[in-house]
Amino acid sequence: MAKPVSIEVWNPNGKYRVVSTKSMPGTRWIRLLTDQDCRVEICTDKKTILSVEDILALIGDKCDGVIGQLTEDWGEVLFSALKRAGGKAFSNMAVGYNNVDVGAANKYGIAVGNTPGVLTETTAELAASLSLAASRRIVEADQFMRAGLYDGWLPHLFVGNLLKGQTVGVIGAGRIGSAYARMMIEGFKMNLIYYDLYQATRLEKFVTAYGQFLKANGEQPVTWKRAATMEDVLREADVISLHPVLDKTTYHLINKERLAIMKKEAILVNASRGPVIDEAALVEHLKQNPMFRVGLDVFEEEPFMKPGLADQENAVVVPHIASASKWTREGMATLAALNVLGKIKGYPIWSDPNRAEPFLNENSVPPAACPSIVNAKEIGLSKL
Ligand SMILES: NC(=O)c1ccc[n+]([C@@H]2O[C@H](COP(=O)([O-])OP(=O)(O)OC[C@H]3O[C@@H](n4cnc5c(N)ncnc54)[C@H](O)[C@@H]3O)[C@@H](O)[C@H]2O)c1
Ligand SMILES: O=C(O)[C@H](O)CO
Repeated sequence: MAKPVSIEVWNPNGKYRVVSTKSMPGTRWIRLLTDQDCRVEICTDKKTILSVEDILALIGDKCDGVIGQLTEDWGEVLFSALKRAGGKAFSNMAVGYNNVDVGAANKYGIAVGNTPGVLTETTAELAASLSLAASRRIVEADQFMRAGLYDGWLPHLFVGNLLKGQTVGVIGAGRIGSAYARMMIEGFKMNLIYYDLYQATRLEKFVTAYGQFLKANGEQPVTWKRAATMEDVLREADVISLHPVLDKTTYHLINKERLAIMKKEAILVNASRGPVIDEAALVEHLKQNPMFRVGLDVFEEEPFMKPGLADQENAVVVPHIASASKWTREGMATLAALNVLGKIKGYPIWSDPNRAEPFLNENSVPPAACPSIVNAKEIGLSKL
């Protein structure tokens, strides 16, 4: 028997019961649901990561849809329970959905939503912040100041890496990887080398045009290269940022052998998913190579760090905050709620999940569509 959980209820007489496993930023998402006859139940349990058992208790006997989080294990058990409760939809409040067994959702005809189109720039900005923090040793220097150790300017004090004219490497040049690449190229005039399974045509065109603009203004043009192998990126780049999805092909993409081929003074940034890096191998590499630096937003076994990582001065670590700007987090909540609402109402799927603005405008009624359903085809949902 599942244990009871604490909840906050909005619009108790609503026809459709929608559960959110967490309180989410803003109130627009709640209003959009209650305006459409939904009773909204928000889990207020203090526990950060809910277990499958906790979520079973939240689903209960009647539940039309659930908005959930990337920390939850959405598989056979939860999708079968949601189906039994009459549920039609689940949406992650995240773009990544490696915590979801989409095959199990397909089996029960449950739509799985995610939230692209609102977090690309915010996430890329955090990856850029980590690149700067690691290359210019910002955290080490901050700690030094606060410890009262600064007793005057010195030629050797916290010497780091210059970015201008160096090479930025991007692994996974999708939405976020491409936005990050542009920031580093426009901001710091870095050259690009990238590796992806697909060609990043728009990014390539942008770098070509920007290089021509710089040349026309008498500056050194920037260049781009699509690498044939990931190893080429690791060997050549001075700063490498990881932005692939997490799946079987990207698990431990960065391992002991691949760390060994990187430059001794390279910067490695990860704002994708923790298991893309073999974190134990990374700790050893950081110990052996004090001038190699990392900026990490994600960890292999969150919320934990592998032993030794916290002791490494050449690591900047932040708690999975890459999408944490107010606009983005409120937008993610809105998109997740509208994914669930749209499926309950039988709306079609929005034609381009990356073009989310019409759903995010506070002053207008959002389109009658689900913003982004990853298994639309598999469960036979039609596009707008
Ligand atoms: N840290 C955070 O808070 C945060 C925020 C947003 C997204 N993310 C993560 O970032 C990921 C990427 O998001 P996105 O919106 O850019 O997704 P996206 O689908 O636009 O881009 C992912 C890219 O990875 C590429 N890829 C897939 N397998 C690969 C492989 N084996 N080698 C190289 N490239 C490969 C894809 O071809 C694609 O271009 C998400 O899946 C999520 O896990 C993390
Ligand atoms: O996948 C995502 O969206 C992030 O990890 C949280 O923003």
